[in-house]
Amino acid sequence: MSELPGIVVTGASGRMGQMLIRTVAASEACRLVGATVREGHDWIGRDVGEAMGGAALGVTVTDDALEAFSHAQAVIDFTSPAATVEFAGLAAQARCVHVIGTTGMGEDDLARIAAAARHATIIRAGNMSLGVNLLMKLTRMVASALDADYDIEIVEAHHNRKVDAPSGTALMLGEAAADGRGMRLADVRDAARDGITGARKRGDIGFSAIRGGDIIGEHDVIFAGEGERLVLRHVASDRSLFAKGAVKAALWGQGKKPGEYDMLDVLGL
Ligand SMILES: NC(=O)c1ccc[n+]([C@@H]2O[C@H](COP(=O)([O-])OP(=O)(O)OC[C@H]3O[C@@H](n4cnc5c(N)ncnc54)[C@H](O)[C@@H]3O)[C@@H](O)[C@H]2O)c1
Ligand SMILES: O=C(O)C1=N[C@H](C(=O)O)CCC1
Repeated sequence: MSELPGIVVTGASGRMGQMLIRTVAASEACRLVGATVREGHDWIGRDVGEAMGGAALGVTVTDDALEAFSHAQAVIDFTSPAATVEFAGLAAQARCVHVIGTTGMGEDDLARIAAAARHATIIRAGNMSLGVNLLMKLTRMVASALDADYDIEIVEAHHNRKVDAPSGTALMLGEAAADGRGMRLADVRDAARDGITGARKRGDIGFSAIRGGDIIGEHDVIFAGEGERLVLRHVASDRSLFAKGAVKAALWGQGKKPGEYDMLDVLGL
C-alpha cells in the first residue's frame, strides 16, 4: 500500500500555522512530515507538537525550507508575501504541490508565483472556505443581474493583528463583482475614502475594513439601490475552516499538471 501524501506546514508558529499543524496531524488522508519557521525562531530543533504546548508529533521544527520540502508531496503556506514568493521557487524545485493562503500580495509577487506555476502545481486562494467560494459565485451572479443603479460595497472585519487590507477575501469578492459587470476591478476599485472625497462615483466598487479584537473573518457584499438593499454575508467562526480547505487543496493537487489553480477548481464550483 502506498504512503499517504506528506505535508509540510510553513510558518508553523503562526495563528494559521498552528491550526494547520493540528489539522494535518489529525487527518487520515495525509501525514505531517515537516514544520518550518523563520530563521532564528526559538522553536527550531523542538518537536512541533510540544512547541505548541501539546503532545509530541514526531516532527522537528526547522528553518531549512528546501530540506523540509524535499521529503514532502505538498507544502501548505499561510505566511507573508515575501516568504511565499521564496517558497514558490523552493516548492517547484522540490516538485511539491504548493497551497498558498497568504494574502496581501502585490503585482510583482503574483508575477513571480505565476512564473513558478510554469513548473509546479500551485493552488492559491485568499479564502479556502466553501462558504466564501460559494459567495463569490453568488456575488458574480447578483452583480450581473443588477446594473450600476445598485452601488456595490464590500465590508470586511478581521482581528487586530491582521496586516493587510482590504482582505484577500474582500478582493476576491470584488473581482467576482467586477467580473459580473464585465469590468476589471482595477478600473473600479475605491479602497481609500477619507476626508472630502466627493460623491460616490457610479459603478465603483467600494471597500471598507474593520480591525478589532479576535474577529476571525466576516464579509458583506452590499448592493445598495434606491429603496432597497441586498446584502450577501459570510461569517467565519472557526479558523479550522481555512485549514481544512487547505488540506483538501493539497490532496486535490496530487498528480495535477503544473499551473495556477484556485479553490473554485478544488471544490468544482
Ligand atoms: N486563504 C485563507 O483562507 C486564509 C485564512 C486565514 C489567514 N490567511 C492569511 O494567511 C497569512 C497568515 O495569517 P496568520 O493569521 O496565520 O498570521 P501570523 O502572523 O499569525 O502567522 C504568519 C507566520 O508566518 C511566519 N513567517 C513569515 N515569514 C516566514 C518565513 N520566511 N519562513 C517561515 N515562516 C515565516 C511568521 O513568523 C508567522 O509565524 C495572512 O496573509 C492571512 O491573511 C489566509
Ligand atoms: O486572519 C486573516 O488574516 C484572514 N485572512 C484572509 C483574508 O485576508 O481574506 C481570510 C480570512 C482570515
